[in-house]
Amino acid sequence: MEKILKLGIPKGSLQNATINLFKRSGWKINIEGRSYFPDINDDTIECALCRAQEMSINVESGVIDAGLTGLDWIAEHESDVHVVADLIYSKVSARPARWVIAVANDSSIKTLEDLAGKTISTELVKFTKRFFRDRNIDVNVKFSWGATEAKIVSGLADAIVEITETESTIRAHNLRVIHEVMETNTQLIANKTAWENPAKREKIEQIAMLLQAALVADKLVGIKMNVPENKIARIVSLLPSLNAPTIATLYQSDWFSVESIIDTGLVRDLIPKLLKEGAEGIIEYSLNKVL
Ligand SMILES: Nc1ncnc2c1ncn2[C@@H]1O[C@H](COP(=O)(O)OP(=O)(O)OP(=O)(O)O)[C@@H](O)[C@H]1O
Ligand SMILES: O=P(O)(O)OC[C@H]1O[C@H](OP(=O)(O)OP(=O)(O)O)[C@H](O)[C@@H]1O
Ligand SMILES: [Mg+2]
Repeated sequence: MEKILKLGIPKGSLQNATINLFKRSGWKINIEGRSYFPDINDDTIECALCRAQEMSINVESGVIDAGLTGLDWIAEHESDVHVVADLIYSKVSARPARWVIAVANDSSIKTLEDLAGKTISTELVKFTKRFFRDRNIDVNVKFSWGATEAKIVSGLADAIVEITETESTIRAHNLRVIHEVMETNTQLIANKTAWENPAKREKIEQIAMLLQAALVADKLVGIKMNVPENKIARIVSLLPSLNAPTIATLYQSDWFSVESIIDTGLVRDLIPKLLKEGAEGIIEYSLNKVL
């Protein structure tokens, strides 16, 4: 039985974020020159670069065993694949992105119904047609090869269905969002036959577990400090923690070492409070994986 896992890495928007995530998870993917088959430091995996738009088609057909792509393109093709893991990251952030309907800021279009009879430009044609058909709104959906926001400005479309992450492209073209049609994030998907192959399944599960562990670790930091005995109760009460904080005694002293794992976003407010309440020698460190 075939044991080598053929793994699709998304070429394009998700490529750098995905390769960085694999690096933090323990796999080095090396894209050199013009080859679409990058090296990976794991003899049981063969990597292939594949456009996010067609990843789920290739996974469904078995050309590749597993791959990463956006939920949007899986939905577009209605692909029959096994979804192994939801991985919440996009091109520039660790958040989902959104597909929205947008119109010109000065357009009279305000609701979905106002779009009846109008022209909508999008890369996500089948999804958009289904979306409006389900709502009995008759629209003219035109395929866009990209730079879709420009099509409203140049008068080629009345509205667009387009992905946005930071909204900078929407703002740059003076557009207004009237509706969100889908939230999308990266997913690890597997071919259904490959998923039944024990060796391949074990490898896919290993990848899912470690990618998720690295994503969780991105949102957390470790914090460690020394605290005198008479301040320990107050300091511990200030610390949010995955579980309870770890407390150890310092050698031949009445001081304690206190260690905790906390949300990255809390650190900047917490450190001044800890110092004020008597903690000393505070160190903060980043984490590679949290399981
Ligand atoms: N900020 C983002 N912009 C565009 N796509 C994003 C973003 N974040 C995540 N994605 C995901 O990336 C995938 C599309 O990536 P892909 O590179 O194939 O298309 P693209 O960005 O339009 O490429 P290009 O424009 O370079 O041809 C989708 O699944 C989409 O959800
Ligand atoms: O909300 P933002 O952070 O601005 O990101 C969203 C933009 O990024 C993508 O463009 P891409 O670079 O893929 O260009 P394209 O339109 O030519 O495909 C997407 O199609 C949006 O235009
Ligand atoms: Mg694009």
